[in-house]
Amino acid sequence: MIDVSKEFEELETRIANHKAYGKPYKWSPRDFELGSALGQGKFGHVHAAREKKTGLIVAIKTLFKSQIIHSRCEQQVLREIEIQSHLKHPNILRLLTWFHDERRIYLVVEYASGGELYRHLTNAPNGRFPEHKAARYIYQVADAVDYCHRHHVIHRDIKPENILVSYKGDLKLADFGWSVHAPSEKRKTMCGTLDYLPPEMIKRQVYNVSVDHWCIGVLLYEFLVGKPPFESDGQDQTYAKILAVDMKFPSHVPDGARDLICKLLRQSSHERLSLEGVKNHYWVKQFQKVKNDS
Ligand SMILES: Nc1ncnc2c1ncn2[C@@H]1O[C@H](COP(=O)(O)OP(=O)(O)OP(=O)(O)O)[C@@H](O)[C@H]1O
Repeated sequence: MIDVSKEFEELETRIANHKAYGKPYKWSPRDFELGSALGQGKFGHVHAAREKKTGLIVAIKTLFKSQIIHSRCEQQVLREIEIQSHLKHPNILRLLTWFHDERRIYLVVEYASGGELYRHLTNAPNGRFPEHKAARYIYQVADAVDYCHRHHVIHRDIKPENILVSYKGDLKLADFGWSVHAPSEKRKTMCGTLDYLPPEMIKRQVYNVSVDHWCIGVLLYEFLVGKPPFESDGQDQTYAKILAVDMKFPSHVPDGARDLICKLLRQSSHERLSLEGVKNHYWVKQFQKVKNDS
């Protein structure tokens, strides 16, 4: 039997002493009425819940300490909590608070009633978004990631599965499990999803914030085509395509979107369009006044 309490003591002290948390929390599961299950996470489950005093509907992600320790993911979970607690942006899923008991950690997060963006994409006609929706979504992702970068955070795992949708139809960037604080140093860890891996990560070279710019290019392609640009039958083929930036556009992809994707999917990371450039790109801008539900 693993002694979970000791290993977590240090992590908990570090989180609790973090200036982001001001005073110690008194929250407990008793403060919430648990509602329906929303999904299954790596280390536990996610439920809708209602905070009893305010009536606020939230999502509670329960993580089992034993599972985290068993997978040796203590640092990853700690980092996810620490990073997400600092990020306050309309298109980033807010971590409202957290608490723990002997066996579990509870993350109280903003409720995104629209669920996963991935499901929206697969349910969309032909499995792809219309232009105006793709443009509005990519603006929101670029704005959220720009905010992260300004706060020295690289997300490193941007993909439709890690983006949720609010009741208003706005995107909420989630899952900071792979994200890192990136002060000025460059990094070398290989992570992220195969289809979204940028060339420098495959080559195991040092990389920087522009890995996220690459992923936004892949994401926009997937929004408009219904599958990522370098998808292949095997891993080696996918790698080869990524390294050669070998992609083809179906005829329905508009010129403006092609231009934007090509400016993001550049081999050389320093040539990739800035996120300000994404938000101000003429193809994105022309759709900015289109309503959420259209
Ligand atoms: N705030 C939320 N609002 C609504 N649904 C949510 C929320 N958070 C999570 N979910 C649902 O629960 C599922 C699992 O949550 P989440 O992805 O955060 O877990 P995870 O441990 O990061 O799992 P994985 O890394 O395998 O995706 C999500 O796919 C989503 O459907």
